[in-house]
Amino acid sequence: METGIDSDLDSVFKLSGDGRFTVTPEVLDSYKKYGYIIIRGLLTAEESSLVEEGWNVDPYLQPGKYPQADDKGDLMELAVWDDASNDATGLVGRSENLAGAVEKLLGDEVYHYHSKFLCKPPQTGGSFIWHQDYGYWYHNSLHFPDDMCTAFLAVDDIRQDNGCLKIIPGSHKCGRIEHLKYDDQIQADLERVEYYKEKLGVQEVVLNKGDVLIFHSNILHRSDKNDSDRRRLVLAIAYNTKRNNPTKPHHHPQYKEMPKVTNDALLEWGKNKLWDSTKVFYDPRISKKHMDNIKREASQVALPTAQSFQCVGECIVAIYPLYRLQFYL
Ligand SMILES: O=C(O)CCC(=O)C(=O)O
Ligand SMILES: [Fe+2]
Repeated sequence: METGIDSDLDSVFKLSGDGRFTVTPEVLDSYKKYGYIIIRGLLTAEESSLVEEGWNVDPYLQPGKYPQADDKGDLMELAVWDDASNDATGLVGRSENLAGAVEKLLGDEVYHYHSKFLCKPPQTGGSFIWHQDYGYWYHNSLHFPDDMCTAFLAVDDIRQDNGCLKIIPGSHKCGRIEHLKYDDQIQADLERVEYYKEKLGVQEVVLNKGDVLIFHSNILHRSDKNDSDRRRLVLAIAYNTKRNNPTKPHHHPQYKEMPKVTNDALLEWGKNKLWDSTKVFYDPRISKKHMDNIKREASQVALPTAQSFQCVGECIVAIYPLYRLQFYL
């Protein structure tokens, strides 16, 4: 193909001449067959740089960053938040090109389940073990894996040596695979993974800055450590459909309308760069406790409304700075 980097990828598409992305029957068939699509050049270099500023300079995001070690102790840096914001990181996920495409692929109105930045610093950025995102989301009272996907947006060029994603195309057709504990890590049943690797093959998803991979929640994936001198930064936006609203509240949001914006909204925003202060970040070390509380409450009382759930979110934000102090000092 013209970029010269996707020789063994099957499901690669690009924008049309007018800068729009259309989910044609061919795109939809490809997503259903392989469980993923790649859109090359979803964002221009200028637009990608605005998203990158979300990681580098958004003042509200900086305190939301937390480290995560893999099994060898190699560290990644993450930030995870709930609502699709009114700034660079949110506008890309709400754009007609991306959110509009996801709606067509999933076949219903979609909302923002959560977003995260995944930064693998040079040399130190750690690995991810084989998993399906739905392997975890299943436990969040979500019932229809076909209604969920992740848009994995390359904010840096991503190659094999800086920890590109590896996927097993077609593995979304295997259903939810049991996730088991191996040496303190929860990962997809490795005996099955070996079989699927043999049967379906593994593809390395090499992306240029501004490309996006959209993959089904049951696609098996992993990634290696960053062995290069270049950072690997990704914005991963998780979507869920309105009709698949979780049946119990948990540490990610229930359905909430996600207004779409035109594709030029990101560049428009770039003229003033007003960062959105309303994003609710969390640290999994808190969320686990939070999740336990929510579960306990949910078993005793009726489902809280979206509004009361938001209150819980605000409490977390309130205690968050204290918690970090305790952790890092
Ligand atoms: O960033 C990566 O390489 C994988 C991240 C991932 O799979 C996840 O966060 O669920
Ligand atoms: Fe994942």
